Amino acid sequence: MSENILEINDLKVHYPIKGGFFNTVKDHVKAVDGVSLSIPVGTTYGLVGESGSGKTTTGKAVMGLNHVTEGSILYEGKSLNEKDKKVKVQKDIQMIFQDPYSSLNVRKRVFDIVSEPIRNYHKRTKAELIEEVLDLLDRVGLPPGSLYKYPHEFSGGQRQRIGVARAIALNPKLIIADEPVSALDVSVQAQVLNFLQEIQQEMNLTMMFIAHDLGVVRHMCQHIGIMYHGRIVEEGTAEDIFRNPQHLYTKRLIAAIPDTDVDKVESNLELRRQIKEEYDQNFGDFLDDEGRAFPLQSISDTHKVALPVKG
Ligand SMILES: Nc1ncnc2c1ncn2[C@@H]1O[C@H](COP(=O)(O)OP(=O)(O)OP(=O)(O)O)[C@@H](O)[C@H]1O
Repeated sequence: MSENILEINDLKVHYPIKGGFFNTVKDHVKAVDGVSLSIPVGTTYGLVGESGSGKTTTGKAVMGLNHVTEGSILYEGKSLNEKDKKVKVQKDIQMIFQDPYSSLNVRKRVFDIVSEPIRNYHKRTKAELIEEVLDLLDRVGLPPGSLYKYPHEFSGGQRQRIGVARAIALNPKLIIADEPVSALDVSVQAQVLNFLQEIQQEMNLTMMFIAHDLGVVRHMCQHIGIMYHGRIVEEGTAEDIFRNPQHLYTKRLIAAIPDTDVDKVESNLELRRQIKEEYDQNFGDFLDDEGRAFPLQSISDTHKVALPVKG
């Protein structure tokens, strides 16, 4: 069995809500409220759920970009919690952002954007930097002529490639890809997904792939965690999730994947209608008094589900 590069144990990230004359903390948004997951080296873990379920907050916690309220994050067995910041792993973990239109600095040329992380960590001559950036552009399928262009001179898919070139510039081991294709046209999405998979295999990267659409992660991920309202409601291999979904929310997400097989559209319509009805009528039983998922229970070695507590 391969070892885990990342282990998250009972992670809680609660954002304070401040208000009043003295701007005191009035309440908290429990964005992530008890998430545990682990990712074996060289695999892709899909974290899927609707908007606001806490996916980005989980990814940012791994990047050290927000305050961890409780729980632990272990990278190669070493704690990433703020108080243990002495562990310098920033180079090893990089993020690809959702929106290639806003995540790149529009006033900088590709050379400056892609070489920035290298300049932050290494001493290089200009000539060495140019050579490194040209090599990175080649790896992400962009022509050498891109070097001195600005982001607005590229299409959405190409901009995402610039973002990837920057993310892999320091030879990271773990990539957090936060909805890397949701801002792109459907026609370019598959291209960028294939390309990400190629890069991942070529560099033996481990990836946390954040998405709101289960269809997108289906062929990308070995493991999938379904997130709802700050907690994971079902987790397993991609096969467990698609062949044997147990949680009503997972069933609903699967039913929402558009059919590509025209012959099946008609028969699936009825199935979808049934799942929606079951979801609308019974989903409340799958949540506790706070509207959150119950604790996960193992139903096989590779499959965990937050089923309602009976009695
Ligand atoms: N800095 C913040 N301060 C306060 N609340 C926040 C902050 N960032 C996120 N939230 C809240 O935390 C919850 C989870 O947000 P998060 O962005 O992690 O969800 P998400 O699943 O990634 O959604 P999306 O797909 O829309 O990005 C939401 O209710 C959001 O409004």
